[in-house]
This record gives sequence, C-alpha cells and structure tokens, in this order.
Amino acid sequence: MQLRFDGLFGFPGGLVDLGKESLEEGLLRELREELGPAAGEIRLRPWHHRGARAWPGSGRRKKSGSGSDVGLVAHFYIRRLRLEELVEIERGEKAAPEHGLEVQGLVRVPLGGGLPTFLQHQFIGDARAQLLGALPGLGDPHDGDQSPPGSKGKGEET
Ligand SMILES: O=c1[nH]cnc2c1ncn2[C@H]1C[C@H](O)[C@@H](COP(=O)(O)OP(=O)(O)O)O1
Repeated sequence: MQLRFDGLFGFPGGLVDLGKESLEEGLLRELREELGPAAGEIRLRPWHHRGARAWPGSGRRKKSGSGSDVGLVAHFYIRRLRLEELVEIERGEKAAPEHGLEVQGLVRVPLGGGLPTFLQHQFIGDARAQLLGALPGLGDPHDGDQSPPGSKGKGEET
C-alpha cells in the first residue's frame, strides 16, 4: 500500500480519463506517476480486475472549480508480484513524479502479528476493506500474473 499526501493509507491508483484511456491504461499511468517506471511495466490481465464500487455524487455544482459532483466508480485490481519485481519497484519509487507530493511512500503491509496494529491506521475510501478482502487470495498460487483464478497451472496466459 502507500501513505498518501493526506496521511491516509491507500492503494496506488487514481482517476482515469475514460475519454482518453482505458481503465488499464489509466491505472498503469497512475502507477508510473506514483511508483515509477517499473510499476508502469506491470502486465495486467482481465482476471486482475476484482470488482468495482460506485460512490454516488450529489449531482450539484461544486462549490470550488467547475463541473458537478458526479460521483465515482472505484475499480479494484489485484496483481501478485514476485519479490524481485516488488523490490525493483521499491528501488525506483523515489524517482516517481508524484513521490513526496501525492505519495509519501510505499509501505509493505505487515501480514504477521503486526496486521491488527496496521489496520488501526486510517484508510482512504474502502481501502481497508479492499485489503482485508484481498488477503485470503494471497495464499493461492494461481492468484498471480500467469493464470486466471481456478486454472490448474502457471504459464496459461491468454
Ligand atoms: O485505495 C483506495 N481505495 C478506494 N478508493 C480510493 C483509494 N485511493 C483513492 N481512492 C479514491 C479517493 C478519490 O475520490 C479517488 C481518486 O483518488 P486520488 O488518490 O485522489 O487520485 P488522483 O491520483 O488524484 O487521480 O479515489
């Protein structure tokens, strides 16, 4: 996860301009901006998309700036990384354009005895629930880059 500019923990990502980019293109652009070039090279597959949640807006004009409060649809992707891929991203993160601005830094979630304490932090949106929802799948060897969930072996990319 990452520590955000507002002091909350969240997942890397951000707003996608659907007139100009697909969801995956927008996600990879955000990953590049927030975590550096190595994160932008991550290969996404349809089964990495794990759900979406709508946050309705009021429809009213915003007090500041232009446009209306139209709400948000948050899409959540889970992509398993090998340790060396994660380390490469961590090494490059300080070179990311948003490092020190929107993003204060990547954090490894302590999955052992430290998890209950970590969960006492404050999270953006439903990031805490997203984290908890993702944890059970982490033990699944097919929950990664190579195979869709439920397939027998690795190396079954389509
Ligand atoms: O981890 C998250 N889980 C759920 N919702 C999230 C998470 N991180 C951000 N958000 C929400 C909060 C904002 O309404 C939007 C856009 O996020 P933001 O970080 O502001 O995106 P930009 O990089 O500024 O485009 O998503």
